Amino acid sequence: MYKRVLIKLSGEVMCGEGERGFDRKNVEFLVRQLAQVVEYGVNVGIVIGAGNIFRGEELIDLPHSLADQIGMLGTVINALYLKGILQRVGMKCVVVSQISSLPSIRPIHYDDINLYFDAGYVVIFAGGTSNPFFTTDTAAALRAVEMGAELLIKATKVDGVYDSDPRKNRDAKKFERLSYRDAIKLGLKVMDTEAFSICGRYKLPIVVLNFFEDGALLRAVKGEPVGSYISPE
Ligand SMILES: Nc1ncnc2c1ncn2[C@@H]1O[C@H](COP(=O)(O)OP(=O)(O)OP(=O)(O)O)[C@@H](O)[C@H]1O
Ligand SMILES: O=c1ccn([C@@H]2O[C@H](COP(=O)(O)O)[C@@H](O)[C@H]2O)c(=O)[nH]1
Repeated sequence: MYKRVLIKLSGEVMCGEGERGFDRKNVEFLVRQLAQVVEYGVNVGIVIGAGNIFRGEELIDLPHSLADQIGMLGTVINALYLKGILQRVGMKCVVVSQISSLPSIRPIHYDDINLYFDAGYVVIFAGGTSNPFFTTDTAAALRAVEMGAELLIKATKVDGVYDSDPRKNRDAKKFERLSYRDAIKLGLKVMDTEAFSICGRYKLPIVVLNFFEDGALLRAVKGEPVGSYISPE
């Protein structure tokens, strides 16, 4: 069992397939998956994307830097929403960010993050890296290293890493295990090269799994085989 993990959630885990916003059933499922992990006393950090609200690249009429700032604000909306629903079911949760000083958001401070974990809080990192021109995959790698996570879990819509996008190529072959070097060399688009590179440099393994598979998240935290494992070697 890992003791400290960073879970990167696609914003789309909050909405229905092909939808936007928040879907009640999906949100309830999300809470159950996170509760299963938190019950074991694991330190859980979360970075959530904003695919259910806006991705910068979708706002083609705006300058890239502006569109990305709107995207980052989307991650703040998701973080606050997630905090609200976790607290509603009695889970302790804090949102930290460098881009917002809203009353329910705390600044990112390394010493405090350890205190939050010691007190049993789930820590949601909102606002990505705080910089345009990045994505929440890179933010997840960065925050995982900052919080001393032993594992980064990318919880997404596909059940692992394939040799090409499985949503576009039915014959795509799944890797049970691969290295960062392979992921970068093969140009696999499941995560940003920047994220692979940060995790590789700091020897942080990644598991890519299908969030919508009940129990998959817990299996990854227990170190059981699930999805694809990207090793630093
Ligand atoms: N080689 C590959 N193996 C697996 N998935 C791939 C691959 N290449 C592309 N993908 C696609 O990458 C997607 C996951 O990344 P994507 O950035 O779209 O979502 P996310 O990061 O989970 O969401 P969000 O943008 O909300 O954070 C999968 O849905 C899959 O279709
Ligand atoms: O560090 C970051 C993180 C994110 N963004 C912008 O936010 C959206 C949403 O994130 P996703 O990872 O795509 O879900 C992203 O498309 C960027 O526009 C950013 O600028 N910097």
